Amino acid sequence: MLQTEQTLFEQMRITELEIESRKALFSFTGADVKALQSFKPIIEENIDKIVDDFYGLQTSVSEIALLIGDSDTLARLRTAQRRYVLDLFNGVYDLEYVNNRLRIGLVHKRIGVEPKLYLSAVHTLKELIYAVINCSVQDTHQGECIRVAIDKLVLFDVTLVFDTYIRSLVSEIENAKDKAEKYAQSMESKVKERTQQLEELSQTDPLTGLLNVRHLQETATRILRAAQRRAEPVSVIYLDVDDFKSFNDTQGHRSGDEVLRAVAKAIKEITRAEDHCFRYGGDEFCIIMPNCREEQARDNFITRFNQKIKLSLNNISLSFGIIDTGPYEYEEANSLIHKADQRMYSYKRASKQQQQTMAAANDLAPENSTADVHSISQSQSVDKAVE
Ligand SMILES: Nc1nc2c(ncn2[C@@H]2O[C@H](COP(=O)(O)OP(=O)(O)OP(=O)(O)O)[C@@H](O)[C@H]2O)c(=O)[nH]1
Repeated sequence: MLQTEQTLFEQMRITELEIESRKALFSFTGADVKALQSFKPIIEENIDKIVDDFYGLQTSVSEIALLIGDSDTLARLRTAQRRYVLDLFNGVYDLEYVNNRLRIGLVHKRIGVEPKLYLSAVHTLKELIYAVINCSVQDTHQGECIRVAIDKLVLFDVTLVFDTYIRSLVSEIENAKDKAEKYAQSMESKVKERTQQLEELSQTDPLTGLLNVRHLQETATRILRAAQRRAEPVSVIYLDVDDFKSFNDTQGHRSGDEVLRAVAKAIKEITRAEDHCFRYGGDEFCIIMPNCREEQARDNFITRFNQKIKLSLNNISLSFGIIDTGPYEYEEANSLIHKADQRMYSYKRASKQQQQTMAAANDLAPENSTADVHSISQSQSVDKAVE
């Protein structure tokens, strides 16, 4: 149940029975009630002086004057204090009386009255009331009875004030604890999110958005182990842009970057979700394809890659090396990648020799020099290279 749906009594679990048991704790009896009631007329006569003297003394303490703050507040306090002093001698100490005392505890906590200031104010008030008793009651026994009764009632009040004061303090601490816990939780999830972002960033090549080489070997090993458990083949494709240095030199580094991005985009578009695509470094790329044979990689990936890349880049060519492993024997990750790289270089060498032969032939027969040495559709040559 919400706190705002409960009365102060309910929150404090104060019942008529509880009030009676508190009175019993201080031996506050019917005789005390009578003694206080008998003194009410004299208190009524002296009430203005008691309140004046009380606030005269209170405002002379700079800490208290600072808390009171302004004349309107002082006027309100004077009215409340007047009512309280009269209540003390009313003879009725019921739920309503208790409720007013409980509220005082809450207000004191809210405005920041420290217990020492509250207790010193109680002491001042008692002294002022004692002074009136001493002046007006000749019978020492009767005077003592009134003083004792006022002592018990004021102590009874103080316990109520302190109960709400402490309760309010505890809920303040719990609130602060809740806030601190929520803050810690939000920080924890922020740190988690940021760590994940950083982890992703540390795995990503900033130019192409592909995975960077840092985790290549670890990923390949993980994929190979999983494949081994399921007895599935794994393929590795190694790609390298041909004569990229001269492309950079003639077209500029920025155009070179565009080429690398276009190659990465084509790779991303045609690979499957389970494939892992890396920029190996410079103009070299590496793709690990779980559950895929060499022929499938060649037929599915290279053909489609060439078609795709042709749409965005028509003046570059790439060399590929493909290799698979499993499902009976498995290469180590390093050796598999190295072999794919070697196949790519073999293909590149063969391709370059072929181009040189064609260029020499063209030199001999210049009228036939229409061959585009940078043509991309070299899947036939790839086949040759990997066989
Ligand atoms: N634009 C651009 N160029 C890069 C980047 N990283 C490396 N390079 C360049 O890529 C070129 C790679 O050249 P090489 O390794 O000599 O290979 P190549 O010119 O492609 O020759 P082959 O591999 O034999 O076909 C070098 O000139 C590097 O400076 C990059 O992020 N952006």
